[in-house]
Amino acid sequence: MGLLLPLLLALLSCLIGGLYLLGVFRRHRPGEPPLDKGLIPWLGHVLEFSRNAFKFIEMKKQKHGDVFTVLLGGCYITFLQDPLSLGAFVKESREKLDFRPFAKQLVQRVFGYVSGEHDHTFLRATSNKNLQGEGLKVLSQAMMDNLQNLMSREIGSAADESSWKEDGLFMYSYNILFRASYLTLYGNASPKSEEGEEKAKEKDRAESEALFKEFRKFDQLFPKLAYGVLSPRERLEAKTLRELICNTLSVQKMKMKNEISGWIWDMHQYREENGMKESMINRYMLALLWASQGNTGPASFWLLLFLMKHPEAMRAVKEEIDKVLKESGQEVRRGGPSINLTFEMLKETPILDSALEETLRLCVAPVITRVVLQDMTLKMADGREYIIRKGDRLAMFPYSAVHIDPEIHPDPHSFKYDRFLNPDGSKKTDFYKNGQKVKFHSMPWGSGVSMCAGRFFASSEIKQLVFLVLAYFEIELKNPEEKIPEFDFSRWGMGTMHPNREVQFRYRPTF
Ligand code: HEM
Repeated sequence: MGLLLPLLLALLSCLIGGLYLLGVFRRHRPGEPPLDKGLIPWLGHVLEFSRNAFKFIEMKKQKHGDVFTVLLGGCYITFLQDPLSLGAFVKESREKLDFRPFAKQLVQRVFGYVSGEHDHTFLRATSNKNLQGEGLKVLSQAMMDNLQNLMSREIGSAADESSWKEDGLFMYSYNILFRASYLTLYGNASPKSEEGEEKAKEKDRAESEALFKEFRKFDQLFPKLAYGVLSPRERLEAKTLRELICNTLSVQKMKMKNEISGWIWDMHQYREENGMKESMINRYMLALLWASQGNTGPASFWLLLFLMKHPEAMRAVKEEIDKVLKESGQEVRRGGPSINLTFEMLKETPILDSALEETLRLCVAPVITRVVLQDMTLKMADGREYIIRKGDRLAMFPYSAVHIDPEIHPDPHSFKYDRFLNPDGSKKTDFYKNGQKVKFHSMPWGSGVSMCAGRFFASSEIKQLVFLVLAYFEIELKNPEEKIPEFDFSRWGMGTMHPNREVQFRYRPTF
């Protein structure tokens, strides 16, 4: 008896502790947003959410209004879906809302990388230095060279016969952009001698192709990996792929490369100098590969597809490209030099810029998340206030809150290439709801402290690819009646959406 009581008490406290962790005791308190825990302890709604986050959020919004708290895999997440109140999220101080603990957990779960204390500060600093301004100029030139290398054969062979070539548009766009951008950031094979230059280029083509194949398999597992809902078989597959890709990106191999970008080099040096193990640095290299390559290729697919589906948009963009080419004194002709698309020329394309922004509005759908570091009051634009608990998360899903709000963007599901242009041709930034200006009218890059660090480079590379494709080739859908495919719904919340099927297109030289 003497031992039994303490044992029973210990068991009881374990049970209560367990139930507490499962969220069984959490109750809605006055002043808090509506609470929706779902029926499964701890997991809450995570399975439903990971199947189709957009549908889930829309349903909960209809039921609870534009602010509500749900339980997702052990986390209480409050969604803020009022487009006029997003400033309260974006501008809140880091003492209250922090992105870093969430990012730390995500990169550990997906890439096995354990973050250091100053990782995020360093990432922002090196990204500002290397992915903007002068750094971006250097990257753009390298990107141009790599794109020309990957496209050169096609341009060459297509020029021989002016017949149509056929391909899947998603794989075509994703493949070329991934490979050119990977080579630009992670470096090229180094030529051993003068005549080795062609060999090095060939090595770049082959190595980037092999990496793309592995990356695509990893990329397909990514949503389940991020939500932590992989089956044991998939978990094993993800681990194998991770090791394979890390091996290709390894520090050892990188040191044998030429022209590694400052972005990757600085990130690597910083960790090496801080005594991080090589295997851990390799995992970070994979995280950077995903951040830099997971969204851009799919976005270029959608842009090319929308242009093919909207002849008036295609005409306007092509006219702009022809004008920019002509003003630079270049023309595309059989046997002539390849196009030298400079950084300055890319600044002269407001129509292409608007078409790209419209594409991102329609097809990029991240969930932006912060960890709540202290109890706080969420102040809405219309005066409502909500108490948010320390330890919870605050999130927003701009795609449904803003991108497809018909008041902010009339006819929101249609592609309008000039939606982001004023009548005088300048960039349009004024959008309204209920007569009030909407500051965050499109958020494909996220916002605030965690806003995409590579957004200028991303826009520039997509524009480079589209510019070159349209300058060199005439392109059209194999089936002119082809419908725009639906999204792969498992990717809501991840960034650029993927189509749920491939779209065939054909191309032939314009010269
Ligand atoms: C169309 C292409 C791209 C899209 C739509 C996109 C979108 C995003 C989004 C939504 C975030 C998260 C923002 C948040 O949680 O608040 C993000 C973060 C990030 N992106 Fe991009 N991205 C793209 C391309 C790129 C490229 C090309 C690079 C690098 C070369 C890059 C580097 C990063 C990095 C490093 C972060 C983490 C920022 C941080 O932790 O502070 N992205 N991106």
